[in-house]
Amino acid sequence: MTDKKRVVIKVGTSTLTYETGKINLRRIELLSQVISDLNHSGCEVVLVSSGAIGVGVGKLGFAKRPDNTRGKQAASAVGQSELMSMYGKFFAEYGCQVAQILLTKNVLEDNERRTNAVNAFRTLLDWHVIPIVNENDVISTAEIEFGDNDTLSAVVARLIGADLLIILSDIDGLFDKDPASHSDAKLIPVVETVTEELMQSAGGAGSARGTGGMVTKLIAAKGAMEAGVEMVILNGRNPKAIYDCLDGKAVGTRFVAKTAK
Ligand SMILES: Nc1ncnc2c1ncn2[C@@H]1O[C@H](COP(=O)(O)OP(=O)(O)O)[C@@H](O)[C@H]1O
Ligand SMILES: N[C@@H](CCC(=O)OP(=O)(O)O)C(=O)O
Repeated sequence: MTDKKRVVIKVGTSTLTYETGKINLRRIELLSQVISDLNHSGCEVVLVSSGAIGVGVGKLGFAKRPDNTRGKQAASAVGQSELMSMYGKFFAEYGCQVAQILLTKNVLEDNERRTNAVNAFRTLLDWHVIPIVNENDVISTAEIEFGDNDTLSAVVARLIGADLLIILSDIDGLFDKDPASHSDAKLIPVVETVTEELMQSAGGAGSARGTGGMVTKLIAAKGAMEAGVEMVILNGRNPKAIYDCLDGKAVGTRFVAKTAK
């Protein structure tokens, strides 16, 4: 089906949840189905999934995210287990097993911990298990946090030597200006270099459930491209677009890798 053997797929909170804060079951099921199908075809997929805080907030019945760090950390602890239980259920329906990997930045900066993480990823992939990664929000503080899973997904892509990083967003791709405030914004299909001008055109999150917006996606793109990993931003509304992307069709925004891996 594809020459992309190892793929990292990142999905954001706004794709996984409704505005009510509850899990979008149809999305999560479709996403699980597509990833399981890729797994069956021999493709190695790592899923980087946000949503722990958002799902926790929904489960606790809060009207909005807590403002303080400890509240977000506690909400994440509630939501992460709920999220994994949903993934476990849906992936099992399609014959796949999942594993939870929670990372912090300092794990990757320490050689021994980094090697342990790489070994765990490799072993899980050899066993055809789908690793599902999130930041370990409960122990993440200002010094050790990634803060956003866009950056984390690019780090994971480099760590496991991925061929492709797909970021599923609540929008079709990168536009020449923020479509939330410019009705004439146009989709940019291919990016060869993340220029300063592009960075300036990128705005923040588009909803109360998203963090980072396009800024963190462009930072992720830079890291991926420099490491020889192609990156594509796709709309997560339709997880089946992942097939088109892997078939080489022009969907979303493609960031061309600078060097061979
Ligand atoms: N130049 C841009 N092109 C596309 N989207 C942009 C741009 N600048 C800001 N955005 C905003 O980024 C949002 C996507 O990021 P985010 O809110 O973090 O959600 P997600 O985690 O689902 O990707 C879009 O909904 C959009 O409003
Ligand atoms: N670790 C946090 C995710 C932070 C994050 O990057 O969120 P998002 O912008 O939805 O990808 C969580 O699981 O809620």
